[in-house]
Amino acid sequence: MAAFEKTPGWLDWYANPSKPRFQVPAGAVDAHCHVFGPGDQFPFAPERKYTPCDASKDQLFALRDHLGFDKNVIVQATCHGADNRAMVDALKASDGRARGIATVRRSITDEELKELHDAGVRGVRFNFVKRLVDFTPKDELMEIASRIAPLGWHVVIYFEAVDLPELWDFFTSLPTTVVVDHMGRPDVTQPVDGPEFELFVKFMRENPNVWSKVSCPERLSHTGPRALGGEQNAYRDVVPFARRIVETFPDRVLWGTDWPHPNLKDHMPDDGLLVDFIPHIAPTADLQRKLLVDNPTRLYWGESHVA
Ligand SMILES: O=C(O)c1cc(C(=O)O)oc(=O)c1
Repeated sequence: MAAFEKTPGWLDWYANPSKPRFQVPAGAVDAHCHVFGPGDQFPFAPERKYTPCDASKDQLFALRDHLGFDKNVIVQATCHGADNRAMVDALKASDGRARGIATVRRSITDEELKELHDAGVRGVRFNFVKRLVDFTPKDELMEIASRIAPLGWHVVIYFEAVDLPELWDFFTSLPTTVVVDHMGRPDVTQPVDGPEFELFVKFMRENPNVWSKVSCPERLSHTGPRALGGEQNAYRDVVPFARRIVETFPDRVLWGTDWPHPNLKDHMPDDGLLVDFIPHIAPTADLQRKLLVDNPTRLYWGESHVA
């Protein structure tokens, strides 16, 4: 029996995904994915806002191999709070083929930061999505950012598009590379050249230290179609948004599956078909290589800044 009871209505990750038709280039990195537990080994955090199914490191690595990826960037999921043990355990088991993004509090010691670095952590995540986390004061976040900057780490930010104006000054004062999760969650029912998405493009244009993950079409899509049943043109309504970011900032984009897809309410995508979404947003071999290989390798497997 599982150690935890899942949130009612929880959708488990898709078993037996199809083999992608799109063959990712050699050395490709799935730059946004998570591990959940297993809960009996790595308990979920008391402050969590959801209780997921288990999604272990072995299952993640099996998916990596099945989809044709070489490496992973494992992002600390909010259901584990600031207890990074499940993520770190996965990094240590990866033979150097996974890097991590941690969640830390200001109480973390320099020694603990060094241990995370040695395990393969290269950044921290600041989450502003209210349904996922309780509020952390900005002065605490800024203190954390200034402590991780000398390690050569970066800050991953997750927020909703409507909150960008209010968070702009904080984001632009961060002293590190800043990576935005899921394109800042645009409302794709609005025009791709409308004011909301223009603000996001301006954010990237004016701040050369800002990168974006062009991930999660399955979360952002309103009209689909879904990545199920062999669909080769999934989430068409998201394509213009992601493609605009890939073509405008080809050297500052990352892609990830977001496996095991926490909190989806509508459907669980076939991850093989999610990979087939990539050539729609990065239509040339050059863009694909930057998105999947060059950019993540530079950011996560580049020079270490720690002595
Ligand atoms: O939109 C979400 O629900 C979500 C949650 C988490 C997390 O709980 O860490 O991570 C994501 O990338 C997306």
